[in-house]
Amino acid sequence: MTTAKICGISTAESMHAVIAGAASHVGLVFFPPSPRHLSFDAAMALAARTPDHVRRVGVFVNPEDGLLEQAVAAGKLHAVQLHQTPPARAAHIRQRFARETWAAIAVRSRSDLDGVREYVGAADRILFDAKTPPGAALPGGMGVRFDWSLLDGFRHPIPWALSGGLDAANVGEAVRRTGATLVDTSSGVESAPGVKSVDKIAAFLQAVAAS
Ligand SMILES: O=C(O)c1ccccc1N[C@@H]1O[C@H](COP(=O)(O)O)[C@@H](O)[C@H]1O
Repeated sequence: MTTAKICGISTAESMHAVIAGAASHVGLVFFPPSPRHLSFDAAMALAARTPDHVRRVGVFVNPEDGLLEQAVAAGKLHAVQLHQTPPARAAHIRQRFARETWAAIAVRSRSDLDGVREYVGAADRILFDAKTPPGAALPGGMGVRFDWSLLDGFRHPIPWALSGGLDAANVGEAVRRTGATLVDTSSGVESAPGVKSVDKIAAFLQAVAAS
């Protein structure tokens, strides 16, 4: 069975769609350049609307401890998703905050997978995401997909999830092709950057359930 994380939720309406569609995880973004960035007050309000069986994942880009402290408390986070965060720093965060720790690996070529093993003991899960173009404002959340065949034959040393350009139309193929048991999407369920579509969230979650 494959489960899903819907990332970048910022309204009560889209949180409702996540819960109604039975997503396993919801992502709350704490990265000011992102159109999905949340204030601590907004995160607190959204967390209050979320049952604990939907795991709240905070999304960060090489965060400082101070940001993590406030975000973990405001969002009542169960997990932290770390982009562009070196293994030693991820290990520190995992130990200090005692939250399930996801390390995002940006993939464009097979050699990008070499870094995965460095996160053994430092992260609980690897999130394979597509590398965004050089100079891009964001390291994720841009609807960029990578060549899933790069994962063929890869021996995963820890649990993992798949993201990068997933939507209702391609997630079934992505699951069949990679064997992912957890998939993650953000821009694939939006009508514009940062604007979630409840219909697209429902369609994505239905496609995952059917996969
Ligand atoms: O969504 C964002 O704004 C974001 C900002 C900074 C780091 C990661 C971000 N999103 C993550 O990117 C992947 C893929 O997104 P997409 O489906 O291709 O749009 C997803 O895991 C988001 O959690």
